[in-house]
Amino acid sequence: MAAGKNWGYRVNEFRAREVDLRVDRRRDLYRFDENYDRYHGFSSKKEVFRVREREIMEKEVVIGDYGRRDDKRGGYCDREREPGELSSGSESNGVELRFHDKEISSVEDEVGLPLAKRRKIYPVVSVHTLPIKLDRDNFMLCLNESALEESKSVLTSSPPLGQIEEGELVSAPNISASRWADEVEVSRDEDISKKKKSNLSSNRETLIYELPEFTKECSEKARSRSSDSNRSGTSRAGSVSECEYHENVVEESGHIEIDSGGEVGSDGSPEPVVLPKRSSNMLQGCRSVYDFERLNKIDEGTYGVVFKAKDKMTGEIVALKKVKMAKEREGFPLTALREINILLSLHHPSIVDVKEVVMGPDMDDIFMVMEYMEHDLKALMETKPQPFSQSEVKCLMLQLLEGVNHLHENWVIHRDLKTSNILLNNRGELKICDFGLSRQYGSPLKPYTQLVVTLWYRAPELLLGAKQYSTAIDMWSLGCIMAELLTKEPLFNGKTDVDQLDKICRTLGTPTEETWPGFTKLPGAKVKFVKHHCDQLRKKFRATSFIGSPIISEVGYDLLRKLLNYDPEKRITAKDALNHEWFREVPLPKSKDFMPTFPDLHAQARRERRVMKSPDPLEEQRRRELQQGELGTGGLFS
Ligand SMILES: Nc1ncnc2c1ncn2[C@@H]1O[C@H](COP(=O)(O)OP(=O)(O)OP(=O)(O)O)[C@@H](O)[C@H]1O
Repeated sequence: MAAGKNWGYRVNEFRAREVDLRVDRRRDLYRFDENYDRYHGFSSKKEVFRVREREIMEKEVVIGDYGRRDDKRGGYCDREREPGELSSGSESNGVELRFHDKEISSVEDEVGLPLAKRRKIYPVVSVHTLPIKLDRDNFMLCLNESALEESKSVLTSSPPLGQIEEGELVSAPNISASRWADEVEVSRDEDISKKKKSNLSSNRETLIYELPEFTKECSEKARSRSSDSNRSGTSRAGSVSECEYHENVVEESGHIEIDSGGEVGSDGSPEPVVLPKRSSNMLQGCRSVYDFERLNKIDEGTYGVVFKAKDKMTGEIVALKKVKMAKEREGFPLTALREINILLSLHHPSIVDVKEVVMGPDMDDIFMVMEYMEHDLKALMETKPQPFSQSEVKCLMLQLLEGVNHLHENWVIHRDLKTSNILLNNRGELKICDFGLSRQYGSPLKPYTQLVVTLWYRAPELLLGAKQYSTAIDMWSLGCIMAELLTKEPLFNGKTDVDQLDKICRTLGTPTEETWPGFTKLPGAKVKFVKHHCDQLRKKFRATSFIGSPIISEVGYDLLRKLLNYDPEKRITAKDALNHEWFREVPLPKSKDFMPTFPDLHAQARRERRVMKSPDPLEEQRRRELQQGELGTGGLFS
């Protein structure tokens, strides 16, 4: 099937209902001009919003049958659409970030289970200017034609990679469904899922959401639908029983069972999987950014502005990252989609928690709500008079390695690890943020862009134009970060790609075929390098120092050298690094509880405070990447 125009949904792919975050609802909601007269007299815009929202909600619970649009706002195309299938984008412009709610047919599907009982809930972020669809197998979003190439790679996350037909949904392991499952939750729900398993076909699996509040919403909708059906005189049994079913499930278990389709367990039976609890918030609909009180701007990065804010409902302090849309001619930014997808799917103490996505007044005002962290390591090191001690560095490195290990075990490469993307709170907890460049990878490796990782932390294989790279690029960045934590100075602070390579070679010696087999075949290696034979790294970190230079033991130096191994094949993995002797050697890693605390300097944006601004040639390069697609330009030296 041709990509782009007709998305190749599989038969039965979206046969049930989904939950949408509907931004076009908001568009409707914010049409002030048309509605001005009606709402004249309200004391504030907010009040108008509330009334309009209620009206629209009421309108939306009346949802039409498959293949037909329920009301005049949208208009499905003529062909029969599978339930849950998203618009190809021809009907309207702008972003549609939706939890949409369609009826469940009362017909039975191929496994003989009434569809009304085959609950499928998944958040959808769709863009009308881009054909976009949800791969519910993967809890992932796919983009338009150009992005399709990328989404194939993004989605084909586990080896072996199969052939992907254009327009076909890629059958890849579910981020949330396989390696990402929370085992405790799974075992807790084992009984329930066993009961349900018997009803499901072998190629289906069961997802379980913890979702009590949704049930309330659902039963309200059920009531609303049932009154609607009374009005229309037609039975909407499906939708009502759908909600009743939920209530039953929740009564039984406190959980809602969701059929996601896709992976099967090793024994051929469906695997029960738990999505992170925060996903449940998504199902309640998208909150407004006005539910938060803006405190101050923290930083403005390449892709978004980050604010400190207070949740008016709970009083919780959060970070709101505004997704930058302005430069996106094609719709919802790919980087933001990746970041939202990956962060919502990952759950680890060393990875920043995205709680929900909220909307601003305009369609392109989208914010990620994250747990608030008082510091990033870059800003902290710039205000701190002394470098971190060895035991503090060990504490930080252990947490960092645990986070990176979790990413790599789940087939995600971060691709932009640097001190400003590592957050620290006053409880000594470290968290990795900024997943805008991260991606899922597969094996065998496919050609990816080299235009990743901020220059100072960029691995030599990227600098030399390698088109295939792996998790080892993150490990190189960790080597640079470890050195920086010990010295408070960036290890290789090049100004250009060539300068960066030169700085690396001067410190580590120029690589050779012996130290890095295959190095001479890389596109960038055709350039003549000055030969530096001597490894100067040790001199920067003395074993014993009377002259104030940072101290690192032989064992610590061994870890650093292994992280900075030229050969990506031999570079140490996160898992091995976690088991490195350095963490067992005295001084032992400091406990998080004993990590020093620092004043929160957020009154002034972090970036403004920064003394050493890392040159970010990537901003320009990233823009080029977005325009040119994933294959990039073929190397730095081409
Ligand atoms: N959850 C958070 N809590 C507190 N501060 C945060 C949080 N997330 C991000 N920040 C701050 O905002 C800065 C920029 O965030 P982030 O790196 O996610 O944005 P970006 O636009 O992708 O930036 P970059 O230009 O570095 O790629 C971070 O360096 C950090 O100082």
